[in-house]
Amino acid sequence: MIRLEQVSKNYKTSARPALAEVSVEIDKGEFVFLIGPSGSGKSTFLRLLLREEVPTKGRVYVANFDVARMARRRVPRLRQSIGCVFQDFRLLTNKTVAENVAFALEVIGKPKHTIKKVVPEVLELVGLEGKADRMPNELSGGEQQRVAIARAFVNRPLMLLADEPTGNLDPDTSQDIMLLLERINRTGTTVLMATHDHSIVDSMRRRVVELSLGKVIRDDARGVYGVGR
Ligand SMILES: Nc1ncnc2c1ncn2[C@@H]1O[C@H](COP(=O)(O)OP(=O)(O)OP(=O)(O)O)[C@@H](O)[C@H]1O
Repeated sequence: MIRLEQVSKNYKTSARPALAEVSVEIDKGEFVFLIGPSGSGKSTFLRLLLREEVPTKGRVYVANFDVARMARRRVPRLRQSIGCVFQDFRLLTNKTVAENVAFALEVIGKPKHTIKKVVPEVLELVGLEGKADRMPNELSGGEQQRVAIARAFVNRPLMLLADEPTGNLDPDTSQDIMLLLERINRTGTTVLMATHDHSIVDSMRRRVVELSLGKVIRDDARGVYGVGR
């Protein structure tokens, strides 16, 4: 599903590489935590998968896409197969919950009758039935993140990339969001989540890939956040 082969990324303005000879393979349906201190390269890793950056060296494969070499005109197709969730939710503040989710389908040209059918389904899946007509600022942080997850998942992407999705949430709300991501993972969607949240990583016991200064220093099948720390 995801394969990085000897990937290095050097930003022009940065002396040391953001990623250095990183090789990682993630299979369909896996749930993987990407951890490491600030500046270790987690966001760069995710941006390479989306072709928001291209590697300086090495190959990046996502699904059947040779991401770094593919033609620019095919990039929207790649991005349609990847749902994204961020720490700061990134909802459209002037649209309702349902409109936020519907918008993700409108921009890829889905017909109106499909949108009308699938938006309530996905809102129910994320536990927001009854809140379709609310505005984002009328929701709690946890609810806003559920909207963002609904929007990322409504097109049934092959994978979900989550960059610190619990970073702005309290521990209980974070647990709820993790249950939701697990549920999405059980549908067969690959989930890759960058996080600093020790307690979540420790409680879930999923695969942990740890970066330090742009290198993979650990890849544990059922890992915890800090080994021997
Ligand atoms: N656009 C950019 N231009 C120059 N240097 C960059 C750019 N983006 C990231 N870097 C550098 O690359 C390295 C890795 O950054 P990256 O954002 O990938 O780390 P991170 O692990 O996601 O950090 P955080 O947890 O703080 O988000 C850092 O040294 C950072 O300063």
